[in-house]
Amino acid sequence: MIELAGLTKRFGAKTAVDNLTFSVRPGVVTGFLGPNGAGKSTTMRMMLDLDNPTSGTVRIDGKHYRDLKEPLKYIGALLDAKAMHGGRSAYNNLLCLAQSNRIPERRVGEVLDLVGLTAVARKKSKGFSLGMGQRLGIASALLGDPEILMFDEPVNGLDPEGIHWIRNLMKALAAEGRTIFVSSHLMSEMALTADHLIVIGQGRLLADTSMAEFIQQNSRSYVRLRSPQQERLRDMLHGEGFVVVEAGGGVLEVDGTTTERLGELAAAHRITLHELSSQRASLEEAFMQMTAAAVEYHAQGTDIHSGAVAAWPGTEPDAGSEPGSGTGTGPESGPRWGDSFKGGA
Ligand SMILES: Nc1ncnc2c1ncn2[C@@H]1O[C@H](COP(=O)(O)OP(=O)(O)OP(=O)(O)O)[C@@H](O)[C@H]1O
Repeated sequence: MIELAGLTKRFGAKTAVDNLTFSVRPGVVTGFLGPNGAGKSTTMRMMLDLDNPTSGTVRIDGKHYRDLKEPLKYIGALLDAKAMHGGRSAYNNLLCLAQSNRIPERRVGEVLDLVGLTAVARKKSKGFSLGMGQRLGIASALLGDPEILMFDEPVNGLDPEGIHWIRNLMKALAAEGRTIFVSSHLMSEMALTADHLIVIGQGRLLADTSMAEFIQQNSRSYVRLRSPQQERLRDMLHGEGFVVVEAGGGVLEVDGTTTERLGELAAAHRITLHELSSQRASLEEAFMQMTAAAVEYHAQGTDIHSGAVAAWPGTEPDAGSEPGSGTGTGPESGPRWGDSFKGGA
């Protein structure tokens, strides 16, 4: 368990982390989201005692990090994959860490095996690709077999097989009852990995909630219909009191109801349907909706509601999207910056 209470960090006039209070619980993967500059790295650095808070506290299993004896046995972290000593082999990098935390040498071989680096164990890490460096960083996090693991952008530089591997690793570690805290800009990946979300914007807590609840609360869900009798269908829906949006291509969209209700109504009125589907926004859309006003750097003239992830410098476009994504999240609905909700503990 990681517990933050009133955690605040100021750099001169800039408040990077603003009075954050939340807990990261064991047994689930908790995703840490926020636009560029939101304060994620600064928060993680303070969790590991690499930065001093201006005020507030972080407790790791009830203790301050600096009071942990052999901290690698409590908490392992991947913050910066390039933090390894480039002139040392992968094996020796891990051996030094192991020795300073009284971890037996055999564990070095085990974690190298676990991350798939056994074949290059004796190679100097400065020759490693970005993906190999990530794997070495993950090996160092796992070295002390800790109950708490923190990963900052762990899929950076990994190929699809590597991404799949780290996703399954994090899920397996959580299933063993460990506390897993992970940040990523890749929303499709986060949607597949995390059970719970902590979202921050401009250093402040915006959400502390389950993945499902976050998407539901921050996005529009609606039913999509197509019919060869479109006009009759539309008139019938109007007659039943529904607000109908004509989305083009013969598609009608109806909010605030279910596929069951509309399917029964269509059948009762003998209207043929070619499509009747429930649509839910993706995590990416929900995230953009919630953080719209908390994005520090907007690309000039970019409509951040259009789904253009590239509005955030340094953010990779989302490779995949979930079923039902890509439509209909309007700026007029849902909570805004500052309307934080903290449910679903
Ligand atoms: N050492 C520092 N001195 C001054 N300002 C800093 C320092 N470190 C971070 N900041 C500022 O604090 C804010 C939060 O930065 P941080 O790197 O924690 O954000 P982030 O959410 O990790 O961003 P990203 O997603 O881009 O990695 C930013 O405005 C950043 O410019």
